[in-house]
Amino acid sequence: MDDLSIFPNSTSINQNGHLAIAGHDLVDLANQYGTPLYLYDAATVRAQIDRLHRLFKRYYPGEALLAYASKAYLSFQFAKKLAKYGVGLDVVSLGEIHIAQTAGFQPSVVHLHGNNKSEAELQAALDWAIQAIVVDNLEELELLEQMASHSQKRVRIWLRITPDLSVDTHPHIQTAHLDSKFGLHLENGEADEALQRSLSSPWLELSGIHAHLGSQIFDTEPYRLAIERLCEFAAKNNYIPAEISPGGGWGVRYTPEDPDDDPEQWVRTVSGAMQEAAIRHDWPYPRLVLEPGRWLIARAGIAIYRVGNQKTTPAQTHLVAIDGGLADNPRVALYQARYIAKVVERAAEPATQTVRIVGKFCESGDVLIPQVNLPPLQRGDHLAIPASGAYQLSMASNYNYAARPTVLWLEQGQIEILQQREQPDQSSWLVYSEGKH
Ligand SMILES: Cc1ncc(COP(=O)(O)O)c(C=O)c1O
Ligand SMILES: N[C@@H](CCCC[NH3+])C(=O)O
Repeated sequence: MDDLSIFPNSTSINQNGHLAIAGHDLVDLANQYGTPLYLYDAATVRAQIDRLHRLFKRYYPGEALLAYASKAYLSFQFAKKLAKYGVGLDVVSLGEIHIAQTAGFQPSVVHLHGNNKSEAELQAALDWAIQAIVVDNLEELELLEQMASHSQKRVRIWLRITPDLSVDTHPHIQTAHLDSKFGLHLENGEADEALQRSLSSPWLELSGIHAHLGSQIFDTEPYRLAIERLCEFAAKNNYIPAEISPGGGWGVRYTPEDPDDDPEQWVRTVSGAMQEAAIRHDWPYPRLVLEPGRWLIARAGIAIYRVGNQKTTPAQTHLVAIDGGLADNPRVALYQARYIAKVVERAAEPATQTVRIVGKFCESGDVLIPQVNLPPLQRGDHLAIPASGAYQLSMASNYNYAARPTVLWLEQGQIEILQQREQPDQSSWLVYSEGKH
């Protein structure tokens, strides 16, 4: 598999041998905007959305909604674009609700998740009358019912059901197992209790049921099983769901060796399982809601770093230090995530040297790529890391007082700033500023 296949769609190598995206030379962008620098290719974002919309049309005869899991990456400018592309939004905090509201999303396509939503978050969702508040546990059901009654407003909810199955992914990003902190478990009867209580409450309108299995999943079988269990559970309780959501979680290739990430198998399986269940139980087709985060956005994003110091350790490892790392991308330390790199200035040059790419932060665990083959590098060269669009910026920190990086949106002939690099300010914290509204 060609390395460039995991880069954004509009990646090319220009006449200077430099990497370019949407026709923009990445050496020029790095020099102009500084590094670390994150870039999103507009064409890839649109193509990913379009691909899922077309797959829905092809495989699901009922209504379907694509709701982007905004935790993967969100900023005001980015949300404004998504709102125009006709996707819904899965939000999990007051901050994400606020961005959804101000960026132009209709409340009818926004749903709120979270295993411990605050009263303020529930109230904001109630007041805005969103598509659904996804009730995560029995205590929350009771709290929300009280709040709805107090506000004299009926509230639309889904129940988050934990189907008690394990999926093949990193343990930190599994969510549907018996010991999960998320959701109402099928195994111990709390899902049944929540469903019966929802149906009998004058303040709760149960419009759907949901499960989310985990993230970076390449196997369709758990999705088929989850839909089957959700539907059996509903039917057993004489409940006909108007909406069903098997969550997000479809995986992404971070290296050319990773499994095929074509979402066709995912959408085909989920749609097929849903149709079978609807026919078996004699239901109208529920509205199918998928919540991809990573798949929609990871490959559209690239991180660019500048090469600094190099050394060879007594253990004979050649280290190349870059000007970012753990603070803007904690995924390697958290999940042993694997990445590849390309030298921006010499993208087509053969890789003749095996090196370890390390970050600049005060942790030995700040290793971006433990082992990678690259052309010889010198101070001032730039590295491009593909598949950097999801869960990097959104999990970035200010560790060692690092400023979160500039983020650009690239169209052919046009550059927009999604987020400006943070600046230290006199109040001894960093000012977070987004691109101009
Ligand atoms: C409820 C829910 N939906 C959707 C997602 C998105 O997952 P992914 O980015 O793997 O598609 C998550 C995160 O795992 C989630 O918790
Ligand atoms: N942050 C994780 C994904 C978590 C998904 C959110 N529930 C990652 O980068 O892989």
